This record gives sequence, C-alpha cells and structure tokens, in this order.
Amino acid sequence: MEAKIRLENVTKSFKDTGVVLDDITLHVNDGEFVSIIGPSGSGKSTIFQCIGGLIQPEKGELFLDHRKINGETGNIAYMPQQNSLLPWRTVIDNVLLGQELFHKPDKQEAQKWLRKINLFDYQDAYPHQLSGGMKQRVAFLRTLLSPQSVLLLDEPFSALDEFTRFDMQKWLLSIWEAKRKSVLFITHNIEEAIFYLIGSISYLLGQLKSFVRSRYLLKGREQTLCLWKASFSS
Ligand SMILES: Nc1ncnc2c1ncn2[C@@H]1O[C@H](COP(=O)(O)OP(=O)(O)OP(=O)(O)O)[C@@H](O)[C@H]1O
Repeated sequence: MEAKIRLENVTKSFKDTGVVLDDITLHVNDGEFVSIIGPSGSGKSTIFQCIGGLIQPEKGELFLDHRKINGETGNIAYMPQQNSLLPWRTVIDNVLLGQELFHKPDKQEAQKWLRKINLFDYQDAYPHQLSGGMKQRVAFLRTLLSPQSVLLLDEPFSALDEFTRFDMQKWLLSIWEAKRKSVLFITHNIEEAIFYLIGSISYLLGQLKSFVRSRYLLKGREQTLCLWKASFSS
C-alpha cells in the first residue's frame, strides 16, 4: 500500500528542552487511521507541527504522497490543541474557512453538519459566545470539512463531556469510513485509542484491505505498540 504521509529520520530539538524528536520514522498509508499516544511532553504535537509545516525539523524529510513538504503549510487539515477559531468570524464562517482557502465553500453542507453536532442555532454566533466544548466542536467540524486528504487531530475532544465525546468519536469513525481520509489522532487516553481500533475492526473486516495501528511515543524514541493490526489481501 502507498504511504500517504512519510516521516523519514525526523529530528527536532528546541533550545530550552533539547532533543524532542530523535530520528522518528513514520509511514501513514492512504485511508489509514493512526492514533498517537504518549505522555505529556513526549513530542506528539511537535510531530504534527512538523507535518503541518509550522516548524521545520533540523534533520529528516517529510513527504505527502511523494512530494517533500518540509516547512510547507496548507497541505494538511490540522486541528491544533489550542482554540484556533478566528474571533471575528461567526461559527459558520469559521467552519467554512478551510474550504474557502481552496475556493470551495459549501454553506449547505456546513449547515447540515452543524445540525448534526447540535450547533445549527449558533451558526451566526461568535466564538466568545460559545463554551469550550462548543468551540472544540466547531474547530473539529472545520477540519473535517476541509478538502485535504489528511487530517491531523490533536486531542480534539479533550474539552468535551463523556456523552458528547462518545458521540463525536462515533461520528469521526463514520466520517473516516465514508470519506477514507488518512487520520492521525493524538490522545493521552489509551482507552480512546483502543476505541478507534475496535471501532475500525468491523469496517476493516468488511473492506478486506487495510491497516490500523497505534503508536506509543517515548521521549526521544518511537516505539510501536501494535495493539491491533490487520492486513488482508483482496
Ligand atoms: N516552540 C517550542 N519552543 C520550545 N520548546 C518547545 C516548543 N514546542 C514544544 N516544546 C517542548 O517540546 C516538548 C514536547 O512538546 P509537545 O507539545 O510536542 O509534547 P506533547 O507530547 O504534545 O505534550 P502534551 O500531551 O502535553 O500536549 C516539551 O518539553 C515542550 O516544552
């Protein structure tokens, strides 16, 4: 299977903290769902910032399809950990932002999805009028509806209550099944990573050809924790 995203021997350090990523190699295949789990400070968000082109590694190369993307932004739909909504834009205009960058805003589709996440009545509200969980749902929707084929989700559901989180997790899986985007998902929570593995199994068994795994990062080193892996040939 073709790698959609490839990190080859990526090393990144910061002045204060020293080496954070030490020779990381990671391949994510087309349509694959990969959870990245690890303790706080192990470098999970730093990996995303490198893939998203927000920072440059001092060593190593990053590829999207076969194209080198070191330091390039705009290739990936990225939902960072911190609130990334633009305060001067309404909810609907924030959701449409990712699509506007590609000149493809689809207001009707955005409204359809806002209804699904119970935010239809807030489409004309501004971010300061929303709770933390509502903002997270808006940012998540913007990322999902962006046209790029790779989603980077950095703890997208951390501000949500258990019930809403469960709904969003199920929703994310159904979107992944329907759109077959490549998803990299950061979480602190091993149970959440296992949820996606188990949730993916029925789909993968049906499709006969896929591959799901979780990665566990230790400071400076990457170890692969193969919780579940399936590779079927069609
Ligand atoms: N811009 C920066 N300048 C200096 N140090 C940084 C910078 N960004 C990250 N770091 C440091 O790099 C290390 C890894 O940070 P990172 O945010 O990638 O970890 P993380 O695994 O995502 O943590 P968390 O789960 O708490 O979000 C931390 O020690 C952090 O202080």
